[in-house]
Amino acid sequence: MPSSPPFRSIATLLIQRIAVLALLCMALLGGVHAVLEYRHAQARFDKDVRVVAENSLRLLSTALWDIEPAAVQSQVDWLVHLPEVGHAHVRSVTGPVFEAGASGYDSLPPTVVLPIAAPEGSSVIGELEIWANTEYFGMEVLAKTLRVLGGYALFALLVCLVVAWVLRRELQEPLQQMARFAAELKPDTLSRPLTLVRRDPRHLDEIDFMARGFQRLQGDVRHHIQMLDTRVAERTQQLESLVEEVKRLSMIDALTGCFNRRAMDERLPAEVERSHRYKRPLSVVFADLDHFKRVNDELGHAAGDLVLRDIAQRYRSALRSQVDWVVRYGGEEFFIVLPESQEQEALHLAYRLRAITRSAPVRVDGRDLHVTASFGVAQLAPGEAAEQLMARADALLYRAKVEGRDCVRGGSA
Ligand SMILES: Nc1nc2c(ncn2[C@@H]2O[C@H](COP(=O)(O)OP(=O)(O)OP(=O)(O)O)[C@@H](O)[C@H]2O)c(=O)[nH]1
Repeated sequence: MPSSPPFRSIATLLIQRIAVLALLCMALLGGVHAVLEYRHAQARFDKDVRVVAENSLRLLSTALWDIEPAAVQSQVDWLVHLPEVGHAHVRSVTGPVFEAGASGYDSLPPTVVLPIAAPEGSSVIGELEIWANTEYFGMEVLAKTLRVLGGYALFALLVCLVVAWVLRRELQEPLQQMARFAAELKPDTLSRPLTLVRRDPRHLDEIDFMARGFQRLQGDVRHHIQMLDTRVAERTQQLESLVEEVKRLSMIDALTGCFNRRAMDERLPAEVERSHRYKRPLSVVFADLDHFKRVNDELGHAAGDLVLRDIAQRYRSALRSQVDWVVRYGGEEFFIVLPESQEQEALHLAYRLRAITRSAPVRVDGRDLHVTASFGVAQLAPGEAAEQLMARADALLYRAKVEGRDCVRGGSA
């Protein structure tokens, strides 16, 4: 069997995907925001530098006009002490140059260039150049950008946490409950109901519909199994009764309804055994219709069958029900077993059967047939086997035949 791929929770996957998506959105929005912020900061910074420069113009104008180099230099020094200013340069039209600040700005264009007018304002007496402090500006922009990105990151984290919490609560937990339930389901526990613990019972969602479908399926399967169980029980019962019937039929002679030889081979040894064990009497009667061949020869086989059925019915009616039993031993031979009977009682019965046989004719095709039978009667002797008992009864029957038929012969008769 191929090994199954590793387990991956749907909720975890969704959370991962949403986290990645949120991070991408955050990076994109944060980037756009950072660019806009940079531009805005640059514009504001330039404006601030310009304001600072303009504020210095009056003092510089006076100092240059009064030819006070120390005052000019002091103002230039003051300018570069401002964090926004990296380098400042004042050039007088008369030649002197005043500068302060970090080096390396010469190669860059100045941020602000302003003419210095004379105090009465009629002529230009110098020029002020200011370079913005790029390092300070960079730090400012970086701090702002980081603040913006941090805000977005925090927001993305919050969104992820909320989504994770909702997914875990609304998706993962119920799905896990259903998966656990399905994994533990066995044929004998199918009737155990699926109960989902949902946090918000006021609304239904797909999970509830899935659970309901599952419960319906469970009910259907349960019902189907019950139906199959009932059907199997019915069929088993039918089969058992059919087997019983087949067994019964296999022991019964189809023509007369008496037991057949097979039944006798099974039942007689048991009767003999019981009789010996409990020291109870047991007798048998061998009966044989006289000159039955003539019936067949003169009236046909069907008429013979009719006679056999009629006589068998008469014998069965004359016996104790549920105690005595009759076997059709051969063609026109009947073997009658009489439990709990002494030979005397068996002889008495044999005489009765003889009388019953001849008492009324059998009516065949409008003709009355007078039938007689001969009987051999024997009682089980101590320690005697079934075959010996039968042989003795058969011998007595033979005697009855030899001694004229239509008579009864017993052990002492
Ligand atoms: N109709 C019919 N006849 C059967 C059946 N089984 C055996 N028979 C006949 O029974 C007759 C038995 O004849 P025999 O054994 O000579 O005996 P019997 O004619 O009765 O003479 P005794 O017994 O000596 O009085 C035979 O004709 C068999 O064909 C059966 O099932 N149906």
